[in-house]
Amino acid sequence: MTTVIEVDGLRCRYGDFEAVQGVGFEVRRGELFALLGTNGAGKTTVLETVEGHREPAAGRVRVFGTDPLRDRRVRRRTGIMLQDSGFAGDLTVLETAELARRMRTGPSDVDGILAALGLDPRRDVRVRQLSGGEKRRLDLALALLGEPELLFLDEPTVGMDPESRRTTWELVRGLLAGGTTVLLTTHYLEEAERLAHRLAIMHEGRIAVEGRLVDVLADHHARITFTAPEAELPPLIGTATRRGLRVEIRTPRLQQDLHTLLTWADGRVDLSGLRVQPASLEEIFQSVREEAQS
Ligand SMILES: Nc1ncnc2c1ncn2[C@@H]1O[C@H](COP(=O)(O)OP(=O)(O)OP(=O)(O)O)[C@@H](O)[C@H]1O
Repeated sequence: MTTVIEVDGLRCRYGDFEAVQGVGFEVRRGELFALLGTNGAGKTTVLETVEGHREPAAGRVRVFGTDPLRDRRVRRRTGIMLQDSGFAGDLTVLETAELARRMRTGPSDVDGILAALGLDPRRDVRVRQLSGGEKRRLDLALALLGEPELLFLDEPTVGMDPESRRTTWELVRGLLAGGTTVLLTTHYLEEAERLAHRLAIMHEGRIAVEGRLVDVLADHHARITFTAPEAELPPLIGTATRRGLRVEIRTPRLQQDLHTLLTWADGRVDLSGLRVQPASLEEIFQSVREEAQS
């Protein structure tokens, strides 16, 4: 599979402060890579460097096999969804899209893109009159002009209502199926869970967790909690801790331990308030934060 983005040993500085401290990852064609992390972790700095807007202090960045900072051809193959398109607010949606289209070299189906993002009924509305979510959809529409092979999405669904968010996710899935490569940053972990093939979680300039979404989830422990009177638990693969009547089991083998537990409890113990939580990005994210603090 073709590698579209290669980042190796990346370091970035703001004066004396090293904001990115040796980051490396690869993104292959047709893949969505989610760059997640705590506030100030360095995601935007990495993104801007991969976009070719920032010179690394050290390390190597290649996009389509070349240096995005020096090779302007990379820009033609790339769509960047900015936090704010920067166009004049008194232009209409259609005028803004037409203006942006003229700046792109690739083919652009303005009507199709506006329709796909539900902006068709708003095409004659001035940009400054759009809601926050509609502005975000316009930012995405502009990034899609020219049919880029690589798309940078920085917090794409901030301010969108749940319906628009789902529509946006569907659209991104369609792009991925068509071979577009996406580098996404988001604070919505659900967004990453739904879209990402692979991901990295950054904390304080470094990558704490990286891999395929399925592997990252599988590597982390699920949680079983319940309330039960004092009784010896059956032998489990996971680790059980008890606080009074409340028992928590963290396990890498959820199905097996749940089966053991239910068989053991059957007819003997009432496992009241039984809750089963498979590993989620939310939990993994939390554990990255806790490990860093401990
Ligand atoms: N222009 C700048 N000058 C000095 N420090 C900066 C500058 N821009 C960012 N930083 C610092 O670099 C670190 C990384 O910032 P960055 O914006 O890349 O993080 P982020 O992961 O995108 O954060 P967030 O999730 O909060 O947007 C932070 O500590 C930030 O304060």
